[in-house]
Amino acid sequence: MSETNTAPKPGGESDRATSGVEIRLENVTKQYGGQRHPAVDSVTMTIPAGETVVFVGPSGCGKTTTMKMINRLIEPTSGRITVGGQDVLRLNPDELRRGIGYAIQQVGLLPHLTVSQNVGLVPGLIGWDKSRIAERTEEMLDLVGLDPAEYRDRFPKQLSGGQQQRVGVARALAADPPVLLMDEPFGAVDPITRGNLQDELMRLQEEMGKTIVFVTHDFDEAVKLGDRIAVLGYQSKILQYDTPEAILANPADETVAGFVGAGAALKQLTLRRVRDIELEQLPTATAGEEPAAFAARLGGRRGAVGLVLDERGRPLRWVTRRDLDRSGSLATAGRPVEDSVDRASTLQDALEALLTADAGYAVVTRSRGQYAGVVGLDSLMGTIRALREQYEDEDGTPDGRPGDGPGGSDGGSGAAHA
Ligand SMILES: Nc1ncnc2c1ncn2[C@@H]1O[C@H](COP(=O)(O)OP(=O)(O)OP(=O)(O)O)[C@@H](O)[C@H]1O
Repeated sequence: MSETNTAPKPGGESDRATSGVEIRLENVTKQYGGQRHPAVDSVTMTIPAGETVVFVGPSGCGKTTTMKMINRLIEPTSGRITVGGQDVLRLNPDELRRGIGYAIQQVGLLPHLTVSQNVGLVPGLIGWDKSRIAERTEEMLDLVGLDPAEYRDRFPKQLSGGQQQRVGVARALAADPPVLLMDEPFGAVDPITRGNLQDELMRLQEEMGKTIVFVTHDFDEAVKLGDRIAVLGYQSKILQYDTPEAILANPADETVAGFVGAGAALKQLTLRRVRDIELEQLPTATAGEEPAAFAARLGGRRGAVGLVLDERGRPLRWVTRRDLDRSGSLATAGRPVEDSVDRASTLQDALEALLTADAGYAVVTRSRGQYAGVVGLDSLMGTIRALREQYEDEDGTPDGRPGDGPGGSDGGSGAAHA
């Protein structure tokens, strides 16, 4: 960032989005007046530039307080916070906040302003001219999937909850800040809308590379969105701060394991794509071939499975040796292939296809639907095993991350990037 002591610079002149900057918290404490214990007790962590870091933890543990100290909506009692190398306590709080996007569950749209006026609020405050604001507002509405022509002149109460949250995200991004703080921004919508909003945020972030601090109760949301997850305990003590893969493979202690919840192994499968693993090959034949010829290729091994493809190489049917012995034509032998995945699918999608197929494999296809190979149960299990081993050293503690081991964190040592 710049060397002068001004707020994180929003809205550069170029068309390229302003990319994220590092945030550091050093021994940050918040003691609310009249409380016996600090709400946040000496937290030290580094949030790397351009990453999405998700704070998860039980209600009341201090997530929101920790986040709001970054843009000084809450003043720290002690400690130091820097954003892009600048000490936030030395900046004018209003200016600081204009340089940091902020989206919250309650959305906080101003009811008497239209959608476009809400989105253009911060750009207006920092002195953009009217035409630039209008252009930016349209661009942001487009970006979050709201047709500007239809929505720009509506008032917040004329929008659904999910649409309001989209406007909230558009507003947070409008001045192109390097940092976004998001406090349960998708908390108040149904699961499907929530999933869509999450997908969109991920897509946006891939383009923007902002530094995003995201607070949620929902561990699955954290796994989906986070480059890193900070699992926080009472007084924002850092119980574990690592990638979703590492936390799923190796929760630092019982509390984290409780938070990860059931099905950690399955959740890991959402983090890996079919293209990350080596495909297996099954014997194949085209529908016009003789069953007996294919039977010979399939061999006599019990349970051997083959695939019948159409003339363009697309998978048609699963067949076993028994199917072939009983059938006069490959076009009707065995069972139809009902589900397939491609290389971009998650391994969880592959598992689902595998279970639907009942053949012990999921078919993987290329872009035009041609057969590329299969994923078998053994390779899925092997992937989970490998992930586990990757994050474990010989003592069973997380690999190479001092202070993250079971019981090893004292709240000040959980920073993955010191
Ligand atoms: N203004 C305040 N005055 C006094 N205590 C407060 C204040 N705001 C929060 N607290 C207390 O500080 C602690 C941390 O609150 P905080 O809102 O940061 O937790 P949280 O993890 O974000 O919770 P939730 O997930 O329920 O939103 C809680 O015990 C809360 O009661």
